[in-house]
Amino acid sequence: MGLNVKNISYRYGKREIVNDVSFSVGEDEIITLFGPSGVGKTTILKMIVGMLTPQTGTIEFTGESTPENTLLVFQDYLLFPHMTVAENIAFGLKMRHVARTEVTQRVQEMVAEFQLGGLEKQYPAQLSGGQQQRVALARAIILRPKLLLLDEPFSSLDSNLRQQMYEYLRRLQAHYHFGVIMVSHDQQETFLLSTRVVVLANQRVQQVASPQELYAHPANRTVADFLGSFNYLTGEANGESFEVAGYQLSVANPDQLQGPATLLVPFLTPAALTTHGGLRATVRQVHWQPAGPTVIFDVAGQELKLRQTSFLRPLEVGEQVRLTLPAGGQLLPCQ
Ligand SMILES: Nc1ncnc2c1ncn2[C@@H]1O[C@H](COP(=O)(O)OP(=O)(O)OP(=O)(O)O)[C@@H](O)[C@H]1O
Repeated sequence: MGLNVKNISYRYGKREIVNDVSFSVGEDEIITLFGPSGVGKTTILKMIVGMLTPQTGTIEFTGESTPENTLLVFQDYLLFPHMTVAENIAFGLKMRHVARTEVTQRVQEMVAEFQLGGLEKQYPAQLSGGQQQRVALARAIILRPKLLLLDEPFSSLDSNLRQQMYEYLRRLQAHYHFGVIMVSHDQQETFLLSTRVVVLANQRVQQVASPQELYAHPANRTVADFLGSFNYLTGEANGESFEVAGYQLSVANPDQLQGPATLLVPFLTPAALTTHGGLRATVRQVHWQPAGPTVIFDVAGQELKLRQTSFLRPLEVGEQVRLTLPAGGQLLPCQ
């Protein structure tokens, strides 16, 4: 079951919005289309459900997935205001002329699954945002989709309710087996839920990778910038060796860069203090946080921000220290 999107493009009038986008979705995957506002994420979903036709490229449903069992749930739920919770959930089945006894039984299953017991006769306006969101998902899941498309489904919910919805989504997927394509511009949500992420920027797919791969090896500066979790230290590359401010460390250099290059140093890098050698740095700012301080260092005029580091002692502003950074960081071309 799944979907292959190959080289699709879309233009609104003369404005090119989606350009040569390809990705696939496999069984039980959660694929997130992740990118800044206006990059065409919703447009891609609309092409998949057939609301828009790509001007180039193909969208191929595979295995058990078909256009009929592919459902799009919009951000703003679109519940029918004049129907009760039970009627909203039953609506799709009724449209498909499913027998009344089966409708009743499947609605009950959904009410139990989404913990909506007692709310069956309420109207959408009488529900909280989280409850409305559950009804919207129940209304989709009752149709037993093989592909569920979710357009920023949780963006209007607060953090606790979001966590609850993530659990629902995972549980439902394990129970009913469907692929998910989700649109998000929330990095935490994307990393938490996705099996793979399609990073979109500048009308193009910049990278398709698991959250771990994305974080460990962002394909380019655009992806790294968008993840927003890295320092960029400029120095000199020589094979798998990199030198910055007189400090040498071994790095990953997939593009075999030579000379000026940028080392990606994640904010969460486990740097350590050392008394000999190391990277000379001056402490510029210290921000206390429950999980550990964020320290901003100056490294030969370059800023280095390290978060939740387990330095063995508190650092003082103005202090000069020597840091060791783990080997294997990734190099990117200088900008
Ligand atoms: N019907 C339309 N006619 C003309 N332009 C449109 C139309 N629909 C969307 N657009 C434009 O296409 C671009 C992409 O829109 P789309 O909704 O796909 O982006 P998105 O990545 O989902 O953004 P967001 O995260 O803000 O929802 C936007 O600049 C939008 O203004």
